[in-house]
Amino acid sequence: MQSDPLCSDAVLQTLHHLRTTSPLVHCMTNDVVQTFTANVLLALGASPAMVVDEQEAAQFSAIASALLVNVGTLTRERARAMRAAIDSAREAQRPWVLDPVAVGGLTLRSDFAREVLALQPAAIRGNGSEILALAGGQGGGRGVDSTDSARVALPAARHLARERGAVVAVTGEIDYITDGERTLEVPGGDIMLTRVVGTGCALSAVVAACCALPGERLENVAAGCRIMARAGEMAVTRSQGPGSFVPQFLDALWQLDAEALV
Ligand SMILES: Nc1ncnc2c1ncn2[C@@H]1O[C@H](COP(=O)(O)OP(=O)(O)O)[C@@H](O)[C@H]1O
Ligand SMILES: Cc1ncsc1CCOP(=O)(O)O
Ligand SMILES: [Mg+2]
Repeated sequence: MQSDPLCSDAVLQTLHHLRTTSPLVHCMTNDVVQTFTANVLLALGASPAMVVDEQEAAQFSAIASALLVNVGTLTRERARAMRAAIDSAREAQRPWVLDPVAVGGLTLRSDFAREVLALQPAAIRGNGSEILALAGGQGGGRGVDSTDSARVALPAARHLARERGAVVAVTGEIDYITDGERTLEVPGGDIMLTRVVGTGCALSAVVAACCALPGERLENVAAGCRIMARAGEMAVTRSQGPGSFVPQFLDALWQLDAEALV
């Protein structure tokens, strides 16, 4: 299956747009990754806001630049608030992004994620097992972690993208970003990105920010993936393990420039 490399000019342009337009990202995300997600967005120049009450979420998603819906610690009450936020974002023509954390075996989140798929997400970002399961296939997964490579899940990602009119980013050792017709390939990153919690969730928030930027959505989302991967590569050379990786990762996002990205 044909996939193309992403050009570094596109990455630099996306980074520039993140820093200059500072998209306001309404994050409805899980309990584990709230602060890390906010800090990743801030380090890239975007503005996070976590608004969770049903009524407030509907108000806020209409004025935010983009909405993130992450089902990592879904409850019935949160599902109601997320539905209200999605409806309101769509009415206001704001893009929204789905992160189907651990979709597959667990009923509430799997049913919810499949239900909201009908509500035209601008993008979906998940690991291989999550994308396979969301597309109706045999995504095993081990809790929030993938047991399937992104490459194996690429046909499912392309199917999902075509069926839903969304950009789908399936991540892993190599990230693949597809609109169902074209697929961009983002190699790099580091295994350490999987040894601290929340890098996938934070990437989904970055994808939401990228969906609010001018330019092509496919390139913008792929650039968001490359930005995270490159920061991971930089951070691992400056750290001794997971504990020191996290602050180095945030610093690397902040410091990314043309020299680091070309
Ligand atoms: N084996 C790997 N080597 C390098 N980077 C990886 C690897 N696995 C995941 N990543 C990176 O880690 C980040 C989180 O992706 P992933 O682990 O797929 O999501 P999740 O945390 O939702 O399971 C992405 O930037 C991805 O490119
Ligand atoms: C550990 C955990 N449990 C529920 S959500 C969550 C965070 C998952 O983060 P990520 O998908 O970025 O690895
Ligand atoms: Mg995840």
